[in-house]
Amino acid sequence: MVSLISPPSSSPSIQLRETRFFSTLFIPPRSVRFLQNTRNNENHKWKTVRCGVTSAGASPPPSLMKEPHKFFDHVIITVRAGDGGHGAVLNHREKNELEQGKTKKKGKGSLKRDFDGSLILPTGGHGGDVVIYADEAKDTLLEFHNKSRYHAKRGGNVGAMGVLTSMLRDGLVAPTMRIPVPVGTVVKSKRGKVLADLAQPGDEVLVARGGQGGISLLEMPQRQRKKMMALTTNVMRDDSDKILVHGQPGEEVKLELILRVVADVGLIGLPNAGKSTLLAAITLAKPDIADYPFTTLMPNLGRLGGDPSLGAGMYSSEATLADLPGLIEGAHLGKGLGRNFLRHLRRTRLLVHVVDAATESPVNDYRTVREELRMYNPAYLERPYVVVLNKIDLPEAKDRLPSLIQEIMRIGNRDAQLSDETDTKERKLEDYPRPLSVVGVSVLKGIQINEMLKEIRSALKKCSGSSETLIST
Ligand SMILES: Nc1nc2c(ncn2[C@@H]2O[C@H](COP(=O)(O)OP(=O)(O)OP(=O)(O)O)[C@@H](O)[C@H]2O)c(=O)[nH]1
Repeated sequence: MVSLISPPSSSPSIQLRETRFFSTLFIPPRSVRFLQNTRNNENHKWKTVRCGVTSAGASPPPSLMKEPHKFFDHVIITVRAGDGGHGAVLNHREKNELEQGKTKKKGKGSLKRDFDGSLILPTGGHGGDVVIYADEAKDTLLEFHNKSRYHAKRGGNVGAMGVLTSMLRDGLVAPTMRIPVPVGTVVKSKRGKVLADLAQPGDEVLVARGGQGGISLLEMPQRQRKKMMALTTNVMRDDSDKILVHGQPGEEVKLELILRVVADVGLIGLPNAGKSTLLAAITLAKPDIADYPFTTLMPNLGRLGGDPSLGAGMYSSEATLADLPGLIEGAHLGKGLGRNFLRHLRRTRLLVHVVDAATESPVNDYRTVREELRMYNPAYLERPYVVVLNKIDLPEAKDRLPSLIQEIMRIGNRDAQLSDETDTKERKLEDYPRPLSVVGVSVLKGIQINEMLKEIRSALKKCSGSSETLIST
């Protein structure tokens, strides 16, 4: 396999063309770094990389061009609950003891009996159930690409076959298999039915039930059998009237796990706009930052500290920020990082739209992303947002900052809400709300960071009650 990390500088340059990366479920994050998008052109071009293997250049496999990242926040797993343990076929030592049931005193050595005196025979242990639960310590579904089958333990069998004694115990019940997933994971059945939306830490769902343990039978001469059947109550039969000594099989199900990030603020913008740098500048998150698009493969999360001006109440203004991978034209159709990442916006209540103010046309870039949101789900354009014009340390950005702010403020409607009667297809960007504010910064050089934070915090305050989790995506 081609090595993609720290390639030796002396090695010959090649074009990345390892199809193996992409035909398996797990796509190593670094490999995708080399897919380069030309902004105003939907074609992708391949960046030449240096690495340790000599190989001829070739274009990337067509399958990769379509939807290369579709597995990163979406995975199919198979879980199987444990089978029930087996019961046993037992002999009875003293045949008369069976009949003495009602009269014999209960003591240490006596056999277990039901209230009517009938014998209770030991059963096999219940197979382990499978539960999926939301764990704060998890933040990706990547591990499920490496391991997609989970099997809970089977229940224990009733001791050895042999003589029925009071020492015989039920088989051990198998422990429940608990599978941790990131908070915000939606669990769906194979047919697409939502089984659970694990939105809070600790939320859980039972996805497969373990099999019931088998029962035990007493073996005895034909002449006594009738009597025994009358005396034992726990004889189970299946549909074909077979007595169930064997444990029942555990359920097996195929599940779809979909991760949606739970964040207050979603950072959006074209690739390379500086979203990851912004997140690193104002939170403790350490996202990958690099000078090529699609550095961000999984949404990075960062916690924005509370507003110090609120004094003791500052913690109430803490917020989680999600750095969502760069949007490109056609993202709503699955291009670039595509729809899978757009759906992470679902739970955010504020969007921070990051624009590289040093590109040829920042306003066009801004419109491209707004347009993508509109095509994906126009409801996102109604969501409150702040525009951050980044990279004002660069002269080309600094000089035109005032005119850029004006132009962006002109795109949009003053009224926050549009009437429902307007057909969403007919609405242009101009018909949707304007940003709450537009601020120029350099997140890399730390210019105007405090002003930006002030705007974000004040916007968060304004939309504190509007958790729009109901947008369907
Ligand atoms: N000059 C300058 N460069 C910046 C600034 N902010 C970010 N950059 C650079 O822009 C490049 C892209 O930054 P990222 O933060 O990775 O961009 P991104 O929007 O997260 O990119 P994706 O992950 O592809 O969506 C990096 O080389 C950064 O160092 C800034 O304020 N000024």
